[in-house]
Amino acid sequence: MINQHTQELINKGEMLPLMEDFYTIQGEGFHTGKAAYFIRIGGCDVGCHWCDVKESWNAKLHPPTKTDAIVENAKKYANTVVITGGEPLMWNLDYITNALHQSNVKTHIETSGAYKISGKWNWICLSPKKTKLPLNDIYIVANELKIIVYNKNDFKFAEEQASKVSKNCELFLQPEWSNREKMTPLIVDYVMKNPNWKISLQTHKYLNIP
Ligand SMILES: C[S@@+](CC[C@H](N)C(=O)[O-])C[C@H]1O[C@@H](n2cnc3c(N)ncnc32)[C@H](O)[C@@H]1O
Ligand SMILES: Nc1nc2[nH]cc(C(=O)O)c2c(=O)[nH]1
Ligand code: SF4
Ligand SMILES: [Mg+2]
Repeated sequence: MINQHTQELINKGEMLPLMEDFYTIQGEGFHTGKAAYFIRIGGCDVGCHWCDVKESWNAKLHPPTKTDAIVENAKKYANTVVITGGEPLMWNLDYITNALHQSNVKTHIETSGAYKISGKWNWICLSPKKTKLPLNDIYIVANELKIIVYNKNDFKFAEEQASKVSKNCELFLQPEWSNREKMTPLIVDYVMKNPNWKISLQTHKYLNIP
């Protein structure tokens, strides 16, 4: 059980349930290929059956960690941090993004958008899920829309979601990893017919890096 003091620090974002943090290369989407420090915060109830980090879902398994300590460590490695999860917007991210900006570190987020937005972001990657749709406010501020394509119905979902984002938002279709052999050729074909979309591959998995 978390005591009341710890709970208050979590509410203010001064502690976060850290699952893991690591220096790697952004494998997906617009910033693919860029070195970045990843901070993975535990907790998610969106329930994607193909989620590649199901170990993140139960926040109780991930110890509340002082945000200052996470930031002190991150800034040794990179000028860009990617905050992911789990679903990072389940937590108050104002404190961590302020602290990162004070150290001149750029803040990127990977989110389903299913929770209220907090934090100040240099880049927002929105990856909507049918099981728990994004809240309205995030569509207009998303820099990148990344739809995971598990089956053919996901192309229709992608167009519905694209109709909600700003006209400057970058549009990506990413094959669901376990179904990539089937869906990648369909995405290739779709992008050639609809060049407002680009393909995103999980390049870190091909490179065997985190
Ligand atoms: C693990 S999620 C964490 C952040 C947030 N919960 C979200 O879904 O955006 C990070 C990214 O991986 C994508 N992803 C998760 N499982 C995947 C899979 N099996 N194949 C392809 N992409 C996947 C998500 O859609 C998201 O863009
Ligand atoms: N290299 C690498 N790039 C990523 N881009 C988004 C990731 C995520 O899990 O949020 C991820 C990840 O887990 N590893
Ligand atoms: S929203 Fe993200 S972390 Fe949550 S289940 Fe879906 S892919 Fe996994
Ligand atoms: Mg990942």
